[in-house]
Formats: sequence, structure tokens, C-alpha cells
Amino acid sequence: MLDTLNASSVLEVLKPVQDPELHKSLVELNMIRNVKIEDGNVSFTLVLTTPACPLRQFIVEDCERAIKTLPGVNKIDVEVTAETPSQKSLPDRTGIAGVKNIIAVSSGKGGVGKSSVAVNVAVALAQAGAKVGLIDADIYGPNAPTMLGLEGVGVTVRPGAQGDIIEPAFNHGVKLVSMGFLIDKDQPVIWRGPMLNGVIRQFLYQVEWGDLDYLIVDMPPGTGDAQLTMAQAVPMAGVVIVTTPQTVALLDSRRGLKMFQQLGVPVLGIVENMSYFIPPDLPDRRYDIFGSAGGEKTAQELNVPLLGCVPLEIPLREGGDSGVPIVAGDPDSASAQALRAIAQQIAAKVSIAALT
Ligand SMILES: Nc1ncnc2c1ncn2[C@@H]1O[C@H](COP(=O)(O)OP(=O)(O)OP(=O)(O)O)[C@@H](O)[C@H]1O
Repeated sequence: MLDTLNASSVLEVLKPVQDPELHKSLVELNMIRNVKIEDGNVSFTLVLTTPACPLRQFIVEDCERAIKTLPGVNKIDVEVTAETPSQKSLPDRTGIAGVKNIIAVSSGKGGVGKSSVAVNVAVALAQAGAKVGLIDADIYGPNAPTMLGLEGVGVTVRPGAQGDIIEPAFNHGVKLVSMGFLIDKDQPVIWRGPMLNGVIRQFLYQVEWGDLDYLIVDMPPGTGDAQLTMAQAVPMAGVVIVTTPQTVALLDSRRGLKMFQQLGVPVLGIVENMSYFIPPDLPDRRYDIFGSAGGEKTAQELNVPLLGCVPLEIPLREGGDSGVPIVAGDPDSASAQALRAIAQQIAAKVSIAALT
């Protein structure tokens, strides 16, 4: 049978080709579809489990290599698409209709770059072709609107059958709602806390999110009420913990991580931000401003993956201030590359968890 070129021989030679992360046959996972043969030209659709698949090229090449073992192959055309699976549902928590995966970004301590990571991961996933929403639930520093170029834009609220419906703001491919749209900047922080639980629920269930592959939630720092509300209200695909290599930040992030583990929220991994600094005018120098390898050590100790390390770079801060996230404004910079790879890691881990 393998000495002729037809749709079934193509499927047959593709059977041993595995998804490198799920360790299962692409054919058995129904990731190979629409196989067509015309005058020795083989075409098919490869349906990945996330548009941000880090191993996309690798999988395509594996398929091409397998198909070339058949006789009479002239050309191979692979159309790559993706269908992101939905996270597993939990009996005691209500998901959001149309939203496949909710991912929290958290940190034990403020100022470690949690919002910068959340915003850039959201934009990187959107750039890869995913449908992405972002909830900025950080009452103390709701800076996602500024970082996404949406400061002063606000949201539209209209009456719906079951209360008000918020239409999210949109920029860089990401739908956004933020505490910053609702609170007065001069309002003392102490008054914001009590609003928080109600607002988080509103942001989850009363926003016109539409269909989303990923809803990223930029959490307030620490391990307070907001984290509890979130973790208990919705089923979460997982949480990403942002830290710096510094010991204090590490201790705090450990506490945060334990809390999520106790609440049954999978910890997808740790992002080490501000890992090192390479002066633009002295590219051979590297300064470990906040110490080194802290994220790696914590990840090992706590037995969770290190998703990546983001260097300190001036354009990352400037991009945040000017509303053009670094993955959009300077995609080739070291920090943008690290953030894109982190987004891919997150997407891959979420898909694996949904499918296994
Ligand atoms: N890798 C980096 N390189 C340069 N600047 C960075 C980096 N990460 C974050 N920053 C800057 O540090 C500041 C704090 O970052 P960010 O607001 O993302 O932190 P946060 O943890 O969300 O803080 P908060 O707790 O106040 O919400 C911002 O001005 C941001 O632009």
C-alpha cells in the first residue's frame, strides 16, 4: 500500500509522526485533515492545538519528511490552522460562555513587571492568531490601559437582560477591561478593596467577550481577596507567577504559588523578569542587577517549570509608557523574543493540560 501515492498512504506514513508535546500520533489526534493528491502534489491541513504553537515548523518538517518517503511526490503544501481546546471544567465553578482558557498572571510582590508580562503575553498570543482578552484586575496599579495605548478610552456599558453589559476596549489585537476604566485615579486605594470582588465578577461574566481562546487576568500583587475571589469564582486553566531574581521577591512569589496550589489552580510556571541587563552601548557586558538564576532555583525547588527569563531593557519600559508593547514595537529585541517564547510556552502548556 505504501508504494502508491494516495490519501490513505499519506495518512499511513503520517501515523508514526507524533505531536512532540502530547507524544501522540498527529493522525490519531485528528490534527491531519483534508488530505488531497493532485498530479503528485500533496496538500493537507495541519490543525494545531494553539495558534501560538512553539513547535509549528518542527511538526511541519516532520510531516514533510514522512510524506517524501512515498513515491511520486512532487510538492507538499501544508495549510496550518489551529483549534485551541477548552480547559477542563470544574463542577463547582462556572466558566464563561465562549471563553476557552482563563489564565491568571500573578506575583507575590508589586513592581516586578507582572502587568508588562501579562500585556505582552496577551499581544504575542494575538499576533500568533489567537483570540485574546485581558482583564486588568490590579486595583493598586491598573496600568494595562496605558500599556495597550487605551488610556482615557474607557468602555461602553449598555443595559442587558441580566444587568449591564460592558463592551471591552480593543487595541493590538486584545480586548481589554480594566479597573483603571472604573476608578478615579485620585481615589484612595483603601476604598478600592471593597469594590473589587463585585468588579471581578462583573469583568468575568458581564463583559461582551465573544469567542476567546485565552482570557488573561492581570491580578493585583500579593495573596489577598482578589486572588481568592478569582480562583474560587471561575475554573482557571492555570496561573503564571512573575518574579525577579531577587530573594525577597522570590520568597513572596513562593507564598503566592502555594496559595494557588492549595486552591487547586494549576501553576503553569514561573517567569523571571528583569533577569539581567546588557547595556546597549556595551553589548559584551551583562549585569545581573537583581542577582542571578533565582527563578530557576525556585522553579526547581517548587517543581514547576521556568517559562523564561526577560531581560531589563529600556525600550520595554518605554513601550509600556507609550502604549506600544515591546512585542509589537520592537519584536526583534531580546525581551520581545523572550516574551514571545513565554507566550508560546504558556499556550502549549494550557493545550497539553486540556488534552491529557
Ligand atoms: N524587563 C523590563 N525591562 C525594563 N522595564 C521593565 C521591565 N519589566 C517591567 N518594567 C517596568 O517596570 C515598571 C513596573 O512594571 P509593571 O507595571 O509591569 O509591574 P507590576 O508588577 O505589574 O507592578 P504593579 O504591582 O505596580 O502593578 C514599569 O514601568 C515597567 O515598564
